Amino acid sequence: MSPAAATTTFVAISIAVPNPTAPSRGRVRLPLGGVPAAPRRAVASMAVSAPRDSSVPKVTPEEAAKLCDRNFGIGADGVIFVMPGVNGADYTMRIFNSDGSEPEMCGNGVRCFARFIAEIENLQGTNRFTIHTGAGKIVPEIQSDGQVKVDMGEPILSGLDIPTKLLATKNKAVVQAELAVEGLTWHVTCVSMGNPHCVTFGANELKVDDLKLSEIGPKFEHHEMFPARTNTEFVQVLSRSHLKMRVWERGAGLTVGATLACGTGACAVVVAAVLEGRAERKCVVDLPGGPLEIEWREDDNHVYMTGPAEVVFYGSVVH
Ligand SMILES: N[C@H](CCC[C@H](N)C(=O)O)C(=O)O
Repeated sequence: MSPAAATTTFVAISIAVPNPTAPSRGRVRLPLGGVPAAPRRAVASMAVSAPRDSSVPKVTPEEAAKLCDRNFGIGADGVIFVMPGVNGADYTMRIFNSDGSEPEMCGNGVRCFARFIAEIENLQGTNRFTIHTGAGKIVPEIQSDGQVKVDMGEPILSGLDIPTKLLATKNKAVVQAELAVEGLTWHVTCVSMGNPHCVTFGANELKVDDLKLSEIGPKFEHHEMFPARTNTEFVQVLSRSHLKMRVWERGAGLTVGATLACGTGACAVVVAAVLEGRAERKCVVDLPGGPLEIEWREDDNHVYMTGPAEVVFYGSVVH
């Protein structure tokens, strides 16, 4: 007799422009292991599950990986868990990447989290939340225009804390350090937003759309200089306040390929661009999934990210 199946509610929220053919708010029931019970198509960058009464995720990393599968699951870059707050925070957020690994933080995810809380939990009038994460306290606020503005905290620049084995090159930070990848020398700046990022502006005029991310991405992600692996951002400078990036995400690339957007990555990109003298502290960062506004404020050293988050459908998973 198989153990009684559990059901977990999820909400698929997209930070990218949702696929017009996606079911808007259609109910989707997915037996975890089997063929989807209903047609499912959406640019659902995050599926959000809400075990409000539990201080641990209600699906395992392996189940989360199945949920992220775009053929036999919901299809997402990661699964986020909304849990009761600790240390005085309103909520706690944990996330499993699509390979089942657990990162410290997710910028796009925290916008999805805020949308979930505000829209699904129907909190009247509350549009600013404190969220305990692996990167510390993060504060998203839903703006009157519907965009979500997030205080992402301070960037971490010390190599040991990123972590990277690359040596500091400028005021204890790893800025334009040389990194040999498959016989080619890249200049990289390393930044943590709670999770590790390796940012490169390439040699000469890098055209990010010409990159074969599935070939070069894993070589950065698994490079020996990054003991916890790394997210990698390839950046083109369009102006001193306009950047264009492509990202190969840790824990997502091999399962879902290059993702459409990365919020912590966009924050790391602006910090790196400022450290390298390439951009101002307030930039628009273009990603395949859409633009994000990023500001690394001088007065409090915090990075602020503003961008969309939209419910595309919700459902329950039998597992
Ligand atoms: N793959 C990332 C986690 C998701 C981050 C990204 N989706 C974002 O929006 O910040 C990591 O392993 O650090």
